[in-house]
Amino acid sequence: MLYKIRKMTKTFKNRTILNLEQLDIEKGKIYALVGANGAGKTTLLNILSFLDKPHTGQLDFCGEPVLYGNHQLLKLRRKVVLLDQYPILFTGPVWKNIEFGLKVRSIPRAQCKKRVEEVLNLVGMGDFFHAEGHKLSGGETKRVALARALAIEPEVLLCDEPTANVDAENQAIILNILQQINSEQKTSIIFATHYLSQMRRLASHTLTLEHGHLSQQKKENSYTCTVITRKENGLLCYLNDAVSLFFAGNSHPEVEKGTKIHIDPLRISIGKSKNSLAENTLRGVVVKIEQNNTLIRIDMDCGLRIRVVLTKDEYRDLQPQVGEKLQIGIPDEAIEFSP
Ligand SMILES: Nc1ncnc2c1ncn2[C@@H]1O[C@H](COP(=O)(O)OP(=O)(O)OP(=O)(O)O)[C@@H](O)[C@H]1O
Repeated sequence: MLYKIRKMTKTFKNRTILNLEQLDIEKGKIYALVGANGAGKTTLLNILSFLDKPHTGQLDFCGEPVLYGNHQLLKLRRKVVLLDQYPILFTGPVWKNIEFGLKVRSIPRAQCKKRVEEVLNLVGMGDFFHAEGHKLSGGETKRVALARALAIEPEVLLCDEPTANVDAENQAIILNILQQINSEQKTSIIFATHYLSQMRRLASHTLTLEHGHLSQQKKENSYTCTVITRKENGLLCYLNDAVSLFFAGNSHPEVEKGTKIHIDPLRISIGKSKNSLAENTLRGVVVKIEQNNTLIRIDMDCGLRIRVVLTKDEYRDLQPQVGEKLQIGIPDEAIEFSP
């Protein structure tokens, strides 16, 4: 396990900002951290990057308790890098900004130069080697800051809204890089975002914070597999004797009658017509719409009550009405089984 958190709180001026009962974060995965403004995302990232410490509770990193002594913190901070929401580059050329972290790690000069070139090329900023760091645009600054973070080859990359203040083209570049370093270098990534589309595209796991608490969103759609039919090309599961979902392939040998199935409401797509990309689609009627902070919860009756969560923008585009018939799409990534 990469991080293990138990009964952790963080308080500012008697106000509890974070209150996490239990959280386990696995190595080598991409986690999205979502939640409204002020939910505690940055506070949690600061704790995970060892730049801040919790007031109570336990944090383990790679199986060892974090003790918050200076010597231990220095060692941990070499493995974990936080890319700030609004990174600052210091005065001087781009290459010096990136070289800094390598120099403090006593990497030989020639190796430093090679590494700076490599990471600048990786983020598509190879031509900016000699450019003045503090004169770059917002999107360029973010990419150079990402290069600076990657130069030291961290085990964990934490990103606070990696695409804030960045145009669409640069957003796509940054998201591609995150995906690439996770799949090629197995870097664990946790990124805070306000975009569910980014979460759906990049992350295999989602952590939702509401007023400093982890929301059990997945548990809002929990069902029991009542009938399982194994077919040559996959598995057909009936949920609560009401609707069936099909899982292609034979990757779910553990699933049997009585297994619980959770469907992440943040990953379900909803629309007027069928989503041809989702593995399973169901037709249903909107029975309830509820707003909670920046997220909108829509309860659908598809023969089974299924909750879908949308952002305000997605809600505005769709304008669903109670009583309206809509299609929902359930991708495989939205599904989790538990005994
Ligand atoms: N140093 C501090 N002193 C006092 N309050 C703080 C401090 N840092 C954060 N807070 C408060 O803690 C709460 C959580 O802040 P945090 O920045 O973690 O939220 P967030 O989820 O990252 O928000 P956003 O999406 O707006 O970036 C906010 O109410 C904020 O005002």
